[in-house]
Amino acid sequence: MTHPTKPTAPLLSVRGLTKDFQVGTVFSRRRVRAVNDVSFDLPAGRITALVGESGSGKSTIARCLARLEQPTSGEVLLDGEDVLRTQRRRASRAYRSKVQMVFQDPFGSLNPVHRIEHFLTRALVLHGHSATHEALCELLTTVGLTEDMLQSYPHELSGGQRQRVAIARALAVEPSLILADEPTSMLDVSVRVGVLNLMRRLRDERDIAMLYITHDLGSARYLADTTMVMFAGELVEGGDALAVMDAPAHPYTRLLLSAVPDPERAGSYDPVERARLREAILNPTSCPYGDDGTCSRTEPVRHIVGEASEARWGSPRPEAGGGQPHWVRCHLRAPASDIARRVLKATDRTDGEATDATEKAETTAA
Ligand SMILES: Nc1ncnc2c1ncn2[C@@H]1O[C@H](COP(=O)(O)OP(=O)(O)OP(=O)(O)O)[C@@H](O)[C@H]1O
Repeated sequence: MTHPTKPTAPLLSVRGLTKDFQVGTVFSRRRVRAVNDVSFDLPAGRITALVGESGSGKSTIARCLARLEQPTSGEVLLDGEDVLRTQRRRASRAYRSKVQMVFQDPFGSLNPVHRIEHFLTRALVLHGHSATHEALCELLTTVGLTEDMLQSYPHELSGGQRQRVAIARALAVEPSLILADEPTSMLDVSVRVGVLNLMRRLRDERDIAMLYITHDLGSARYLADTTMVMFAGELVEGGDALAVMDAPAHPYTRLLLSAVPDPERAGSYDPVERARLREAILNPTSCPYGDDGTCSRTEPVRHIVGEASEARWGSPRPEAGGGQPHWVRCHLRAPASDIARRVLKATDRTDGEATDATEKAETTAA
């Protein structure tokens, strides 16, 4: 595996993370591999997007890092310490005060019987900070809410405001890393950008690192410094967010991007090209990367396809250091799990329906 050439010091490193779930009854031996041998670094003060379709394993990674799930194997290194080994049963308070999670559903994550003041006070006190009125107000102001909301119940706030409260609660412990699992997917489009801008501001002003999990490629392009693409429990591509989105190197990334409507190119949705990409993913016959344009099935697993670029928001924040090089998993590595076939079959059906609809529309127009 090739590592970035110009890295910022990783705040958190993941090595060979694998997670199997038992499925069926308690006596069942059937297991599903949700995450398979995933490795990446999360640099301090940068936003890393983890994109992929539903079921690709994104939330499982976040839950493993938040220590809500116990990984089957692998290492999670925070400041160089493998916390899965040193804190086997549960995460220490020190770990939880550095790594916080914000969930997709802002309503579900706030107990409806408590006022906003309660959530913020509890987070401050649990992590050894004093919950003065000033501290509570500062938290609310940081996330763009007002002091009077301290006395509100969650149901009295909008979805966007509730998500800001969830972020304020995470901020109360002064974390170095926020794991944000689809934090805007349940919000109206009109308030999404406000939450994304808040995340960007927290990175810029407080140097907080974020793992931003989403299936919305547009928001990943808008927000992230670095993007990683996940397919069927494995990472297939990563690097500078703009490079990955503008020059995707893996057929799966291309397949994902080809489903994003492009208003500048009418008819850009091309089921034939998508079928070709699916075939290239499941039954690869060649890989265009490697030293001489060919490569073997063994090593390296990752090919570098682009130079490390300067951090996207680097000019006002030179201390953030350089970006990561753009890498792609060798095309000859077919995905390991059956989930891959299931996911691609689903996109196959969608393409069939899209083609039928287009043909119908064309016939009607004629
Ligand atoms: N507790 C569990 N028990 C059994 N299987 C699980 C469990 N949690 C997740 N899985 C399986 O693991 C795989 C990955 O799920 P995960 O929720 O991580 O995907 P995801 O990419 O986050 O999807 P989504 O965007 O829909 O949340 C799926 O096949 C899912 O069915």
